[in-house]
Amino acid sequence: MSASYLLPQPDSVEEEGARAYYSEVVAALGAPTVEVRLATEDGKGKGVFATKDIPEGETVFTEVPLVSLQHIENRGSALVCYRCLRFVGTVEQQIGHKLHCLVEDLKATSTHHQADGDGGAGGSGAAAGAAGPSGAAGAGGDQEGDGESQDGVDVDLDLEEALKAGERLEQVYSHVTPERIEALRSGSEALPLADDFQLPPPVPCRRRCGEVFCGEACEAAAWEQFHCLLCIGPAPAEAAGAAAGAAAGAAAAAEQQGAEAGVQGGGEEVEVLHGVRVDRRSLATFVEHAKETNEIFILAAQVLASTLIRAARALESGESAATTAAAGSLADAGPSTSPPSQQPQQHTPQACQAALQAGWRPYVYGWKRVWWEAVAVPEDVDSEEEFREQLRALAADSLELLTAALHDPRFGADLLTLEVYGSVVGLFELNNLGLSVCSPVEDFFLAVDEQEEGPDKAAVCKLTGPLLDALDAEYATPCEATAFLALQSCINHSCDPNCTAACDSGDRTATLLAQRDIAAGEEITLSYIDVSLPYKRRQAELRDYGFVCKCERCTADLAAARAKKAAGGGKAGGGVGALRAKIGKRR
Ligand SMILES: C[S@@+](CC[C@H](N)C(=O)[O-])C[C@H]1O[C@@H](n2cnc3c(N)ncnc32)[C@H](O)[C@@H]1O
Repeated sequence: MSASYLLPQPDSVEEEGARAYYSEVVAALGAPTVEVRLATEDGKGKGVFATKDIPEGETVFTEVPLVSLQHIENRGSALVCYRCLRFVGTVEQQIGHKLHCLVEDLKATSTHHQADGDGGAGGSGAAAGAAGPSGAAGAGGDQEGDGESQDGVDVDLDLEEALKAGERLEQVYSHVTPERIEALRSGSEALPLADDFQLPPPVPCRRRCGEVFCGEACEAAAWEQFHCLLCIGPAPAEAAGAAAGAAAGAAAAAEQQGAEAGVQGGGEEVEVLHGVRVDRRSLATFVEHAKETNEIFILAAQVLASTLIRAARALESGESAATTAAAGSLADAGPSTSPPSQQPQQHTPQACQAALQAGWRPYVYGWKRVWWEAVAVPEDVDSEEEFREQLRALAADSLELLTAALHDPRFGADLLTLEVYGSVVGLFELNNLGLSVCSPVEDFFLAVDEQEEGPDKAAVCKLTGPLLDALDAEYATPCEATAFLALQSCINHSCDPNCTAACDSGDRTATLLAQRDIAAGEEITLSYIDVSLPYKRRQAELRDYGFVCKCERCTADLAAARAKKAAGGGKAGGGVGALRAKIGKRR
């Protein structure tokens, strides 16, 4: 059972604290055009309201996410900063990366079936088992090669998919050789016009875990915020060796007290950072599991890791929840200026609780329910109870792997619980914004196309044309990510919204734009779904957010549908909506 102070029920949210928190968030964003009201008149919970007239086309506010994650399946399409989603490298490297991942993916899909087929009974999952484009573990829910397919339908589908992948692979190779792909990736082939699209060079994580950043500053900020506790790269050997002796005692003390200690050597990759005992090998297992089941577990781990770090800092500095800075500034805190204490210190349970409350503050007021209760049940599921129990068990497995990787004797018992973990995943389910950042590769090919017709353009196209043919639609795939934002997450849905969200390609900020004149006092609304859908499809998609929409448009549509039914017409829609709010395009 988790501590109730971390998960107050919406109706028991301490008003003064929530009000103060959102005032700070609004002030930190420099967004005096809006305010957060803790309860809307029509029972939707919190909402964001205009405090002055906002003309159509104006920016309502711009916000940096508290956490964000590029979708794993998108990683082969866009090489971006792990923290801020900025494209990195060069246009040539981006093209080489796309082609390399595309080819690897196609190879895996086309050969997977053969491997399964060799097994005889016919396993399923040529597609499901394909490695992610980044070479990450497959995202398959199917048990490949288990011979469960009785009727041969799966086998036929897999075979079809494998054949298609084989054909597409041939098509790619008819336009570009493996050597050219490697030359683009390594930067040894330069393309004309590409210099017009300057990107920051990629900076690898200090532990070479595979993640890249757009600069030292972003690398350091991510490390300070959460990555030091979640990086799967091993500690440097010299650090491990030097600290091995001292750490045996220090880590044991930190076990008790949670002080910063150092690295514990002896084969196991165990370190104590910010008083948290981190087992890198177990972390790798946690990450693999998340990639195979639900990538959102990785985002949830970022929330918990950043909370532990903020709580540790609050404990060190003696801060209480009441004196901690606003969420935005906390989330974006740069590298700490004061070195962490090496000395284990005694802290009372009350001090630990106050520190944890301070660390958890950016998430305490978010609209949440545990994941397995929050999600809508897919229509093809027979037993709702079993379905929800499966999700709960999956979250429990994931948390078990995470707690094997992160051990914190001060805060763990309250924070690293299934209820908190499930609530963080549920928070994302109910609130996250889908971010879409345009690719410089698309801009590059558009610039090539826009050149004046003539011999110069023909010469450029001779080089770039085969790449475009090989990439096909992939050339325009943007960076796709999911993000949680403190203020945006308070905005309610309307099927006729007055705002849209857009994502800037230069950084990871999301900007809210008025799409019509908004009067002072009016509620700010966004659409969580595709509003071009008919009434029943919209409602079906909104089931994922756990409510029935009663906006003016829905009320009118419902009345019209009832009238039609009374007159003898009408047909049901269906389908479960993806977890996605408004997708923005670059301004
Ligand atoms: C992203 S949150 C919006 C902020 C939320 N009202 C709060 O109190 O934090 C999404 C949740 O708000 C509520 N909500 C949003 N739009 C709604 C609408 N049009 N009708 C009813 N409830 C809505 C639903 O409970 C939904 O799961």
